Amino acid sequence: MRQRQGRAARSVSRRALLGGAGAGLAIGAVGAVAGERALAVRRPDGTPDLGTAAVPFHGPHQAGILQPPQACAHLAAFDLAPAAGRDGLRTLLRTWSATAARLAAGGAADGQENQIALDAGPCSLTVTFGFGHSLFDKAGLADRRPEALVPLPAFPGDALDPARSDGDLWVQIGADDALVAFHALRVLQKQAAGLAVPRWQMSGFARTPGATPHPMTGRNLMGQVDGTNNPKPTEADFGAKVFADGPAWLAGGSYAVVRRIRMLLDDWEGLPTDRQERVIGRRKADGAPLSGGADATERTPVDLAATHPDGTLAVAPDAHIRVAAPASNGGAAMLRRGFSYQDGLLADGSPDAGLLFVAFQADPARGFVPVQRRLARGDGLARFLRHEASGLYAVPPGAPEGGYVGQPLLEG
Ligand SMILES: C=CC1=C(C)c2cc3[nH]c(cc4nc(cc5[nH]c(cc1n2)c(C)c5CCC(=O)O)C(CCC(=O)O)=C4C)c(C)c3C=C
Ligand SMILES: [Fe+2]
Repeated sequence: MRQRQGRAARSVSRRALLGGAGAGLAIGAVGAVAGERALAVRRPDGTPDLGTAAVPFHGPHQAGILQPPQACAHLAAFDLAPAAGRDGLRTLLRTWSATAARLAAGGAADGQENQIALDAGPCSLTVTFGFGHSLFDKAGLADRRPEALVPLPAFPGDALDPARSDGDLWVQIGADDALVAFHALRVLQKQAAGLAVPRWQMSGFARTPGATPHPMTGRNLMGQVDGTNNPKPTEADFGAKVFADGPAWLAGGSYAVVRRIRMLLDDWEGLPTDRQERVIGRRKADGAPLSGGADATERTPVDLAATHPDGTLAVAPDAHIRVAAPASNGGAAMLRRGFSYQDGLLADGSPDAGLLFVAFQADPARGFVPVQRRLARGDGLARFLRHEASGLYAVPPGAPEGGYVGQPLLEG
């Protein structure tokens, strides 16, 4: 653990306090499906030691964008308290950033420590902060609001709940342990007292590292392999698609679109597998594109022009991957990093479950907005979905050591 985490060694580690730091551990990768993955230490019996895996809070980009989605997540929005103003916002972001950095390195929280995660390491904890359109007026920063941070337009079929949408501040917490994730949420909530009030909160989950025989793209609650055709950090235009280049305080940051999308699972599961596959344009078993034939794999490039012998398109005209593809949307692209959710049953007995869709992009007008416009009109998947909540947030770049997220905005 200390070998990998210089910072953890300098801060107070919960593990170190318990005398449990990892003697006799070997270092290995826990998978690299979608970009950076924190190195995880393996125990002598070969099982991954998820607890010690750590993602540094400080860096050019905020943590929680490039890393694969963790097993447990909380998304939360806060509204600035009426009297907080710019000074209160600065205090809050400084406190939140210091806490996120300490927790991400395996340390204890200052002040509000509640021992919820006492026995655990950082478990790849990431905390990501974003700023909503409404924040800038309340903090006296309207003249510094980015032009691209305009509220999302209404899309056909939207059934949005304002109480679970928008918000001045957005926080995304992810960790490979449920107690570690909740600990971070609880501490940040307590630290907001007097400065910001909770507006909404949602919890999600993704595959636990090590659950599959080898690292694989995750599945969503419809059972589909989801995330295959995300932009890859190794691609030359990745940064241009995902990271904003201005205004100066936001350079290296991004825009996060958050949508709570309920899945009509009873209807979906009533559809035979071959029709489900037609709706997406990929095989359910392995995520291979329907344009690739029997030998195709998940990684086979999609050929939107491919036809069956009878001349019909192999990827149907209304298939999700055709309608959402950059080629169908003037190159519009985004990095999807969502989490599944389930909140029990609705009054009619159907599952309140679906996708907490999170997508990072350089500019929502060249990412989510054109794609969702097209999906809302012509996506075969749309009749199985309900968009119930929505938010758009400017996600500042990462903070350097000793700095805090948003500092260039507040002090620049
Ligand atoms: C506006 C953007 C998108 C929304 C909203 C969205 C919702 C949504 N998607 C799935 C399942 C899958 N999506 C897949 C691919 C895919 N989806 C989008 C965009 C939105 N999806 C894009 C840009 C792409 C990539 C298209 C391409 O270039 O090929 C896939 C296929 C696998 C993959 O590439 O990830 C699945 C499966 C659900 C269930 C859903 C709402 C609940
Ligand atoms: Fe999709």
